[in-house]
Amino acid sequence: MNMVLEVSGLTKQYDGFRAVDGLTFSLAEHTATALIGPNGSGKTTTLSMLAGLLRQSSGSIRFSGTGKDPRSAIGFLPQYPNFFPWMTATEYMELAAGLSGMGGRDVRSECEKTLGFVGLGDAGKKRIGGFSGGMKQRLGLAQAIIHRPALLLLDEPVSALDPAGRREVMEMLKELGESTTILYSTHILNDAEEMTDQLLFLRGGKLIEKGPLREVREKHGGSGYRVLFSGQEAAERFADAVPWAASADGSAVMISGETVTMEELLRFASEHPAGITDIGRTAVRLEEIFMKVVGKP
Ligand SMILES: Nc1ncnc2c1ncn2[C@@H]1O[C@H](COP(=O)(O)OP(=O)(O)OP(=O)(O)O)[C@@H](O)[C@H]1O
Repeated sequence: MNMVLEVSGLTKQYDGFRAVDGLTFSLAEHTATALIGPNGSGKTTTLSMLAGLLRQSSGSIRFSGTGKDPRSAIGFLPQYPNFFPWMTATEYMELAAGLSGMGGRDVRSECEKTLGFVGLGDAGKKRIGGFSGGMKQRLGLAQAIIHRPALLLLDEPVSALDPAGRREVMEMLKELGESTTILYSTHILNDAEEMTDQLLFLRGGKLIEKGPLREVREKHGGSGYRVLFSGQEAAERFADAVPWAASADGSAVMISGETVTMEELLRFASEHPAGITDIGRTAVRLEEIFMKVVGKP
């Protein structure tokens, strides 16, 4: 697997305080990585160093396969992008294209195409001062991708959007992810669950957990099965009878997926069917893992 970015011992020290403390991780080509952590855990500081806006105190950042100037291969969406309210969206995009080193006759059509991609196709001639928060967020994404970067760094790309807008932008990011490597920070764990090849958990500037969602899940409770019953009594009877690790929770019984296959469970359930109304798979949610990993003192 080709690596686009390799970070080692990345640290940012302010007077007597480490905002980012010794991060080591890498990003493989065309993967999406979610940077997760509570407020103040160092997400923005990390992304700013990777984007070249902030100098690290120590540690190394190595881009590979991104051509001569790595910065021209990076697209960055800051948490709070700065816009000139008097500019139109197209003017702003042309400015962003110029700053990214793009030139030539194609720039205007690329700007229009990119505005269309982020859902601002009709807003090119409108002034940014009149844009809603969601429109600004989309424009911020558009300026980050105008030069078709190999690596896209996004600081909370969907936080200013309503649920419908969030869904749309997540779909856009998934599409971009087919040809781009993405590192994004988010507080919205459902989104991270939906689009992530790798999770990076930050707390107090330190990387306290990392890995593919499946591995992190297995480590923190894994997946299993949920059997629903018509009532609590039937659930408790079933939980007592099963030969595997199981716990009753109201009228549901949770069974660890590590000790039993679905086939074995179905066979057992067909022999003890009393009160069963549903059988399904269940996986520990990222939110629960977050509370477990990040919430620990
Ligand atoms: N210029 C600075 N000088 C001193 N401390 C700073 C500076 N910039 C950030 N910090 C501190 O570094 C820590 C990490 O901040 P950062 O903005 O990276 O966190 P974050 O995880 O992005 O938070 P949020 O989720 O609230 O955006 C915080 O405690 C913050 O107060």
